[in-house]
Amino acid sequence: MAEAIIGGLISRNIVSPHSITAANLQDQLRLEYIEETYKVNVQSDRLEAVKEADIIILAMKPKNLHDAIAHIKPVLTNDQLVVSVIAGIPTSLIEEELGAPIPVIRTMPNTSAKVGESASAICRGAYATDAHLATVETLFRAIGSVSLVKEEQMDAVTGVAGSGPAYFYYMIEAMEKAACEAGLSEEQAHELVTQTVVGVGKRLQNTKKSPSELYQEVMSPGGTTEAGIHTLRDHSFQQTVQSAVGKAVHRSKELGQVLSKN
Ligand SMILES: NC(=O)C1=CN([C@@H]2O[C@H](COP(=O)(O)OP(=O)(O)OC[C@H]3O[C@@H](n4cnc5c(N)ncnc54)[C@H](OP(=O)(O)O)[C@@H]3O)[C@@H](O)[C@H]2O)C=CC1
Ligand SMILES: O=C(O)[C@@H]1CCC=N1
Repeated sequence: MAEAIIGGLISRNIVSPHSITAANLQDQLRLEYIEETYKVNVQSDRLEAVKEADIIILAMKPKNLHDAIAHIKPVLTNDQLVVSVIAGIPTSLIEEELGAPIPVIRTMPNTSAKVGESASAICRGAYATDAHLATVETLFRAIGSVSLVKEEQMDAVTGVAGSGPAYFYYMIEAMEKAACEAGLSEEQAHELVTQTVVGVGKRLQNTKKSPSELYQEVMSPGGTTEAGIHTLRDHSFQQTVQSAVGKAVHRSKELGQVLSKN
């Protein structure tokens, strides 16, 4: 996710590569790849990276948060801003781990950040001001859209938009497989399915019609789409999708609860 943010920020020329420093836990090869690909600074000493920074973006897995904060805490000051992209983790928990009134902004971007098309949401913790929120909004606008939400809405955002790209890629994989089974080459399948998805996204952004109106527009009575949609309906496709999103939202809540208890 951090790579997607770096890629998005740089491709939009919002932040110069020289003002970004990437650090990780131990994967030196990965740091070298990031340095070479994005021409950003890399730092294998996390403390050095954090000391120099105005904004620290935490992009480790939830299970690594405790150790990550414990390590950098000694060099953090209240003048810095901590931004989290970590799923499920409330700002209150991060503030507690920090043990000081350091401003925290919680965000939930998605991997479409890499092409400047993330659907991100942000909210602020107890010590963050509107100015901090505005700073992060500006940064995240460089990687797509930004919704200001209440913190209690963040788990919903995570299940829908954070995880969202994966649901579509999963479906796209199935459509491409079906296309090949029906006689298209892998290349043809990929090109046709990709453009179909791009078209759907653009259409959604440019119409007031509901999704229901839009799929009905494609369906001719007794035609091909009806045959396909009826099969999806017979296999409870929409209930399955609703249940998948519901599970992801639940998992986001769970991630926060599990860490809060430890
Ligand atoms: N993937 C996605 O689509 C999205 C992910 N997120 C959130 O982003 C976070 C990262 O996910 P993702 O990018 O998929 O995971 P990755 O495993 O790809 O990246 C995690 C990174 O964290 C680094 N790391 C681990 N421990 C520490 C530490 N103590 N200090 C500094 N860096 C550390 C790892 O370094 P090393 O490799 O050296 O161990 C690695 O670079 C998660 O919290 C996730 O919830 C949010 C939105 C979308
Ligand atoms: O799967 C995850 O936990 C992360 C959060 C949102 C997308 N990926």
